[in-house]
Amino acid sequence: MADSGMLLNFDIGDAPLKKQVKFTGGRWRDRVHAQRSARKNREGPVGASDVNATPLSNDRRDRTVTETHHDYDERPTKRLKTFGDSSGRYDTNGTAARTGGNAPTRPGGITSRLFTSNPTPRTVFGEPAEETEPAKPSNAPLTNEAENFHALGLSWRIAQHLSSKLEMKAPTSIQKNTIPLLVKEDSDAFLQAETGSGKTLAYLLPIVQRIMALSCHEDGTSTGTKIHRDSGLFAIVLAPTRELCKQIAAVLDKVLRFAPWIVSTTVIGGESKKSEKARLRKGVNILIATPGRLADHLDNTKVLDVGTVRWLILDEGDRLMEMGFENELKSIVGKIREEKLKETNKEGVTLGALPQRRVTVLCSATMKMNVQKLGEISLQDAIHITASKSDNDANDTTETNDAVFSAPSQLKQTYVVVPGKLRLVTLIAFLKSAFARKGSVMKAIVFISCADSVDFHFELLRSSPSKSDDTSLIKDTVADAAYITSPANPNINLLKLHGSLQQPVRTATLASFQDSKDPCVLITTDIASRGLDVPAVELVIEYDPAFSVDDHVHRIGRTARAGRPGKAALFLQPGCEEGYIDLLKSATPLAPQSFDATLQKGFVTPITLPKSGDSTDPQTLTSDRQSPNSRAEALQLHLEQRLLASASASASEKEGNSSGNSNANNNHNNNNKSNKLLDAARQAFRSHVRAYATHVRDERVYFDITQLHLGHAAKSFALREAPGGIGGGPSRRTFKAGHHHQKQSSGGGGQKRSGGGGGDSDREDDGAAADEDAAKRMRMKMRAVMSAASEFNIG
Ligand SMILES: Nc1ncnc2c1ncn2[C@@H]1O[C@H](COP(=O)(O)OP(=O)(O)OP(=O)(O)O)[C@@H](O)[C@H]1O
Repeated sequence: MADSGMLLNFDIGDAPLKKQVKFTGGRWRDRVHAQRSARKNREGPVGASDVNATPLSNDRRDRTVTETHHDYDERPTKRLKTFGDSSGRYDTNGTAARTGGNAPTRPGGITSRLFTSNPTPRTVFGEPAEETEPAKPSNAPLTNEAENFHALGLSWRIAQHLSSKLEMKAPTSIQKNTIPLLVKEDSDAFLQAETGSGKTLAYLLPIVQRIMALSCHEDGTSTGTKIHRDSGLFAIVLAPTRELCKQIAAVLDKVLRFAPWIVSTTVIGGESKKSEKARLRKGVNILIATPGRLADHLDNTKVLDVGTVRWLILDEGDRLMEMGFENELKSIVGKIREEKLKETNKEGVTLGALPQRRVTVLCSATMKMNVQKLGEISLQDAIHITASKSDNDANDTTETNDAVFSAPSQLKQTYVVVPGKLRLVTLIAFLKSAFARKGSVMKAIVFISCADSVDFHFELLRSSPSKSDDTSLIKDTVADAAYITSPANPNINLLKLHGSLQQPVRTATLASFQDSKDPCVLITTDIASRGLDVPAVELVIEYDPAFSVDDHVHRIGRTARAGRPGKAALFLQPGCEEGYIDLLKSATPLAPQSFDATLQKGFVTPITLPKSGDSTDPQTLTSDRQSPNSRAEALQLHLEQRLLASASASASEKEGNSSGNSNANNNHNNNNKSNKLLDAARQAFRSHVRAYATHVRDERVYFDITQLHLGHAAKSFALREAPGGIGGGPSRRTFKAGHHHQKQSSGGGGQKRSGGGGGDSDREDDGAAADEDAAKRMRMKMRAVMSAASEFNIG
């Protein structure tokens, strides 16, 4: 078996070793070199010819015949080496074939070991730090008693509603700095604050306050004017994804419960345009939309009158630009400006309480080039508002940008240095230890670079029977997390989310994650990195690092929201990736954690899988006597075997079919499923590698595709070797193509990620029927950026 670049162990029992060893995999130069060395050894001085004469490891059956020396300063080279782990750092306890109850036992079977030939991290791991008190939250509501919403200029009714119904007694800093300005002044604003700091209410509350002021005086008495849904469209909120739009709409609905005559709605694509038109015809005061769908309605829905529109809010401005909405945004801003501002509505009601000019509010956590461009398109004399201050120059952001764009200070961050081969088992160990105690973590998000990889990891880690009936929208996206459950925590849900799922499935899956009372692990692409507000998320794992530092901060910002505690862990491989830590200028430093410490914690008890299918007993994978590392090996082998079994099952099914064997039909579903798993692993691997090549240019020095060990990476997809189409000639060409195009297009990170992360169809998040044009243009752009776009489900 070829095991490109990996350490091979031959389980040879007591039989003498064959002297002739065939070298396969890796570069041809390495193979020739290894053959020569082997020959030299055979023909060399007495003793050297006999592989048994070299010093033995603890167990002779653990003989390593070839090994890849992987060092982060150079490409791995193959050389002949005789025995196991030279570092002696790990307790390998014999071969995995013997340690794992279910490990392969085929005579002469080849297994690749996890704990040998791994590059040595340069990170120095100290003793695990004592649990310290988390830092004072930086995005929490203010605690000073004098701070309340009424003091900011909101009416008593709103303040009381927030306090009694939404349990929000005091504003956050960004709300304190934004609300008075937007309530009293009519100037454009650029809102910049860290994740989870309450930006949504910071812009929504002043809008509600001023619309309320049309019908109520400050003391609550009526002005004599009645506002209802047909009184005019006053505000438009644009957000990059449908999920975000729905979330903003949900927040607004809660706020408007005390004023149900003010009506809001969403137009977001993925839903019937006809019913959207019908809602617009009935009348709406606040509209929440994705840019593609709004641009479409502005072109085609005559009833949509923007003459009364006073506010245009651009939420997640940087993401709007990254997703390629620049043209739609230009067109929307142009159309609204073209329309003369109406001082009265169609009923002749004077709109004096509303701003006397059009106000645009741009929200973004960063002030990147693309946000500045969006500012140029949309803002006029904007005030720059941050959590710590507001000033009159939205262009002068140099001092505040770094401070603003950091993680919340109470967020505890770690990074785990994990060699490529060990990534999968370390992820499982990390999750197992996080969920080991009931109530220790309620919800966790695992970020993965691309949709194919999300699909694979979901299929691999779920238990086979679906949690829901066949007709349920979430039958293929929510399951039991078979490999993470423990006796203490037996009901953990596993969910997946990415942009290639149908919109109703996405919505239902997200709702299931939000509403679940059971612990949950959501495996997702960057589609969930922006704006998603699920307060019970306590842990974020970046299994694949983000494609840019900005995305990293957004991802980890899904936890530690509004002053709550949270933990984030970043997986990095030894070598150049470790340098990435220097780049993460975070308010809180990241504590290093070694993978072996993670394995020790995660596999402290034997690994048992819950009963599945028709089996009545839990499946015992490992025993009491094993060490955590042996359990990790056994688990890896079990996962690899599931994939291998699928290949042979599929082959025998074909045979059975050709000989008319009826059993084959009976097994069809199972085989088909497992075969799908092997295919999914290969597809995921390819997409993962290509996504790896698309980190933003400035950060590619840390995520250098030429340093990525493909054999080791394959292992983390439970594959024993890198599948074809990647690695050798063609894939090298692909990488180069990726780099080349990226260079041309990245422009300071603007058009980043030709694949992966947002590189799956998350980018065309607004892409239902009405947004098809925009989506098509985006797809073409993406195809131009990267020839392998289909790997990321862009097409
Ligand atoms: N004054 C407040 N008191 C208590 N909780 C609040 C307050 N304001 C907002 N929140 C809560 O804080 C959470 C985060 O709010 P929001 O989603 O608006 O943050 P954000 O700044 O937009 O974050 P992101 O940049 O990640 O999108 C929400 O759950 C919201 O209900």
